[in-house]
Amino acid sequence: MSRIPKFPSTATKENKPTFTNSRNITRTIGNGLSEADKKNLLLNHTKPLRNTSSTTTTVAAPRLKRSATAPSTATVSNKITKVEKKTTTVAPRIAPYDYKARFNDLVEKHKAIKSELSDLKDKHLEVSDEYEKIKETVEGNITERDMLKEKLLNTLKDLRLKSSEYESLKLDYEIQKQENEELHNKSRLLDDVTQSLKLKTSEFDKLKMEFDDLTRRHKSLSEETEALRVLTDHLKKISVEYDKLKLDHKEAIDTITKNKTDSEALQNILATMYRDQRVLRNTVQDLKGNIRVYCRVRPPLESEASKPLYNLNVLDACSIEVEKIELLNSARKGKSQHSFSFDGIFTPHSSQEDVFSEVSPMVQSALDGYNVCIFAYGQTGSGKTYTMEGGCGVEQYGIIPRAINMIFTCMEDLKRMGWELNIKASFLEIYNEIIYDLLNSSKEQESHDIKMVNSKGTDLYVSNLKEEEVKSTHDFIRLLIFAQRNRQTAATLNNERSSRSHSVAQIKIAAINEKRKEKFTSNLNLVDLAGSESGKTTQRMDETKHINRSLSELSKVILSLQTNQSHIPYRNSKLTHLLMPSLGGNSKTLMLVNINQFDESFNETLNSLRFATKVNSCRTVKAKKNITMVDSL
Ligand SMILES: Nc1ncnc2c1ncn2[C@@H]1O[C@H](COP(=O)(O)OP(=O)(O)OP(=O)(O)O)[C@@H](O)[C@H]1O
Repeated sequence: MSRIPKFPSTATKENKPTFTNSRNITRTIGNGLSEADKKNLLLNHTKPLRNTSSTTTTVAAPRLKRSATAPSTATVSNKITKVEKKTTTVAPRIAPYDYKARFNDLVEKHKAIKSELSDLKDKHLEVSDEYEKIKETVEGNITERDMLKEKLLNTLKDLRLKSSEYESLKLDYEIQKQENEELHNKSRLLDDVTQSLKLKTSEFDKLKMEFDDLTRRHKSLSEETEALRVLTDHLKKISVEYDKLKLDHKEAIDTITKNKTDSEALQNILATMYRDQRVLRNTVQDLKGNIRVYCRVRPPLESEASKPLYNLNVLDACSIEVEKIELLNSARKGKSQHSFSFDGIFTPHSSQEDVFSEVSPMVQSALDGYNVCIFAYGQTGSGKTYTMEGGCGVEQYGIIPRAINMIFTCMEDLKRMGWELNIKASFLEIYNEIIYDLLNSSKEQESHDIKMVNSKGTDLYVSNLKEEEVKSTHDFIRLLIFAQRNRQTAATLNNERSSRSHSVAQIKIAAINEKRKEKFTSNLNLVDLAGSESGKTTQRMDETKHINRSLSELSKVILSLQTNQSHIPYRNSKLTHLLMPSLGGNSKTLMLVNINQFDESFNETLNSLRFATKVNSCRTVKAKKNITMVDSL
């Protein structure tokens, strides 16, 4: 658009270049010059030649000037200039009278002008084309301008509309802004109010809590006041009673002081009496003998009712007579009659309690500080385990559970006299001269050796043997059951092992009396010996050898003690070695020989009774108790 020459919008036909005129001029020249031109020509040609050129230049000049106004016609103007230059060529001077020359000159000029005209025509055509193009462009521009104008008008209209809308919106905005500010102010005010309300609420809550607390306290205070009032009334009554009691108390204190003195005196008497009683008990024991033997005859069981029995006569409390009539066809035909005397006889009707009433002084001796050994001897099935351990139920309890029960019962009396007792228990089994710990249930048993506690050799212990402290009879029974189970398990693994092993329950008593500065330790060994009968099979031969050896060593030890030998062969068997402290001088021994009344067992019964008689004839030296005076406990 910018390259299109600008014409004033008000351009009219008059303002356009008058090219039509030039066409006319050409035509005129072709036909001959117009009158005016002719005149001019004549005038010019009659004038000196110097002016001619200037005249022609003057004629062309206004046309060129006009065309110069349109930059798009620059080429045209250049061409015109060339023509002009041609026309301005200096012609040879022609004499005024030479008309012919002049005419020729004029013809020449005419020709030149004609060619110039033809050039101009071409130019005119070119310019016309360009004009047409420009015109089209201008018209297009005008249309565009009009469209733009219309658009502008529309835009202006829109703008006006928008402006009015804007104005109304601006107004609305202002109103909104004002309202907003008002609302903002109100909101701020509301925030302040809310804040203060919150403060008030929290203060209210606090006050309410305080009020509730105060109410509660008030209520509890009221209750306390009421209780205090009741208490005061009660206290008043108590005060009266207290005064009365105070008097009684004073009297009681006097009485207690008197009683305390009496009690101390009585306690001293009691201690002296206890000591005397102990001495007396021991004297009786000594008189009875430190090795005492009892015989117990077990009754046949229901299942054994059909078994033939030999004759057994209880001659008196201490003697029995066994009698067997041998069949006439037997090798030893005739009557076999034997009488035996012991410290006591328990018939098939004697209860466990009857047995224990005779055994209890031995347990008492252990509580008095003596080493005691109670063992049951006899053939298999003669009632040794029943006598020592017993059956089910308290009634059936044997010597071992009754002994521990007695220890714990006496412990209470001893405590009252200032004695503190510590009881420990261990359970072992000697099978084929090997010691087994019955409180150790693991299959892998450690080796157990009998060792001396001190160089004097008065006390012994078994290495790696579990020793459990017992605080009650119940504790002990639990351990006893555990040991029984262990023995039974071993018996299952090794057929009839329980009958072929010695079972020992050891109870160690450690007593201390801080008041009297006295202490003692004693051992109570409760032994269930292996069945004394000889083995009937080769399989049992090894066991029998060991049993017989240990039982014979036991009788040897007893005999050596009886005859006051300087050397007592305790160490020849595990059993005698273990029982050494309970068999020697500082000990009391009680043997229960168990027999049954079956005809088939007559010979074994005789053996047992003979062995027991041998033991019974043994009287050890007077037993010494282990009690010692201690300087500092
Ligand atoms: N005085 C008794 N009154 C009632 N039953 C008894 C008596 N003595 C033993 N018995 C019963 O006789 C059976 C054999 O007794 P026990 O097992 O005590 O004999 P044992 O000599 O220990 O035998 P083993 O050497 O095989 O251990 C048991 O059933 C036991 O309950």
